[in-house]
Amino acid sequence: MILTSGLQKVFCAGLDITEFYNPNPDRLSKFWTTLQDTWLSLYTTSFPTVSVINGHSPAGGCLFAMSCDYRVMVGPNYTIGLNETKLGIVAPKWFQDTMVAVIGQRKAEVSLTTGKMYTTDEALQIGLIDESLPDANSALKKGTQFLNNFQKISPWAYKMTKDISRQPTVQWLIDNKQKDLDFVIKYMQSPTVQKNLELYLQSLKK
Ligand SMILES: CCCC/C=C/CC(=O)SCCNC(=O)CCNC(=O)[C@H](O)C(C)(C)COP(=O)(O)OP(=O)(O)OC[C@H]1O[C@@H](n2cnc3c(N)ncnc32)[C@H](O)[C@@H]1OP(=O)(O)O
Repeated sequence: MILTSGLQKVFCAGLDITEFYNPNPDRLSKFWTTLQDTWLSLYTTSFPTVSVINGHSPAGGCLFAMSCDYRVMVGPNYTIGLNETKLGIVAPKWFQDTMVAVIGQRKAEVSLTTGKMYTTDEALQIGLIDESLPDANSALKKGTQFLNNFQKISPWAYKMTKDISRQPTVQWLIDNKQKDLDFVIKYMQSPTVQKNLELYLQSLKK
């Protein structure tokens, strides 16, 4: 499966920030549970996945890209990263662990604490993406080539290997779904967090 965008310059703008601003707890609860379940499904697919990142990919967009097996990004003008601290919010543990699995503990910690958005070249250098291509068509071709490798791999061997590799992060979320949700609901009711989100939303308006 290839995950890509039909938009001109945005792969995925991340989660809808307006869902976190002055949230209704019931609605936020459904929103977050849906996100948890969607991520669990994507991170544990029984088939190979590639993200063809053909535009900017902040926060939740970066999470979805990192959850695929392989990342091909169109360069040089787009950016990718977990920028939550720039919004004055915290990337939950499973977002952070997904990044650690891709680029390692040290680089992930620097990336997460600074909320850095990496250019395609920078992302390639730290291993956040696997390949950089100059245009969307060649990126799609590369992504398809990666998937073709699996014609010669046993689906069972593929799935078992991926499960072993991803199990700690997956199991943590399965075991802590409610705790993770409670944290988000409580955290989003903090006046400081709400002020930060208000300022960030204002900064996005043109
Ligand atoms: C413990 C809790 C953890 C919660 C975790 C959250 C993870 C997240 O995913 S938070 C979301 C982080 N996303 C961002 O920071 C992206 C912000 N957006 C941008 O940087 C840019 O919009 C863009 C680079 C993606 C695209 O730039 P472009 O110039 O094409 O688009 P704009 O004209 O700036 O945006 C159009 C329009 O959309 C609004 N908007 C953009 N992104 C979001 C978003 N993620 N949520 C809600 N609204 C968004 C933006 O304000 C504009 O609105 P108006 O048309 O009303 O001006």
